[in-house]
Amino acid sequence: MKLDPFYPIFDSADWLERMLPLGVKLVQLRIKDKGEAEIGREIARAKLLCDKAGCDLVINDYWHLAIEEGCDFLHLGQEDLDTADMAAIRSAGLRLGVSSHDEAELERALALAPDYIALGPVYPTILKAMRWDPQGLHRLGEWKRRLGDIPLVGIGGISLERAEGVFEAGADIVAAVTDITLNADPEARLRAWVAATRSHLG
Ligand SMILES: Cc1ncc(COP(=O)(O)OP(=O)(O)O)c(N)n1
Ligand SMILES: Cc1nc(C(=O)O)sc1CCOP(=O)(O)O
Ligand SMILES: [Mg+2]
Repeated sequence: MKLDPFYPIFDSADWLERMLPLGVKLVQLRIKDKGEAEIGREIARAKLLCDKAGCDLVINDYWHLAIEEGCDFLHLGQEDLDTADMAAIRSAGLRLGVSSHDEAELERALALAPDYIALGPVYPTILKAMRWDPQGLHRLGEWKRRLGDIPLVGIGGISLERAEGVFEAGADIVAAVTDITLNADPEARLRAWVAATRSHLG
């Protein structure tokens, strides 16, 4: 089924509880600073919330917990791929999104025939230190030509004001973190994102 064009990323089930009622239909749970037992509980709660809201939930990094909790969508970066058990992931029926930042990573992602491929950072990001310079909008066009029917996710430094340009450059889906979570009024910002991205539902 077609993925929603707006893809916010949050680091707790509490954020999902606040944001899902506002119209989020695709969301990633990306937790970096907790132990596995706690992350398992967060995933279980996020799954309940997403099932209730009819929202696709993507679990970042923790493929074994995603399998244990009966989730159906996973995001893996290139380093995650080094240690992930792809056979277990496939046999659990998990859908897969993969990060890419350069040509070699794109080739590796394409070989997995994933459900989307992300390109980043499109713009400078303050969320985490990255060893890649910003890709720029032109790179999204290159990637889209290479991906064909595989949805392309743009990520990194994308604000609401930049989102339309990211779609125009070739992204099918736009991901955002700090533009929402660091906004003085995250609910209002998220509502504005939902409204602004409806025209890309397709
Ligand atoms: C949609 C999306 N794109 C890229 C990433 C980054 O994944 P990764 O490179 O594994 O880095 P971490 O997010 O794990 O720090 C993502 N999470 N989501
Ligand atoms: C988690 C992540 N991955 C990226 C990549 O390029 O792979 S950029 C990024 C951070 C996205 O956060 P923000 O929208 O606040 O810039
Ligand atoms: Mg990762």
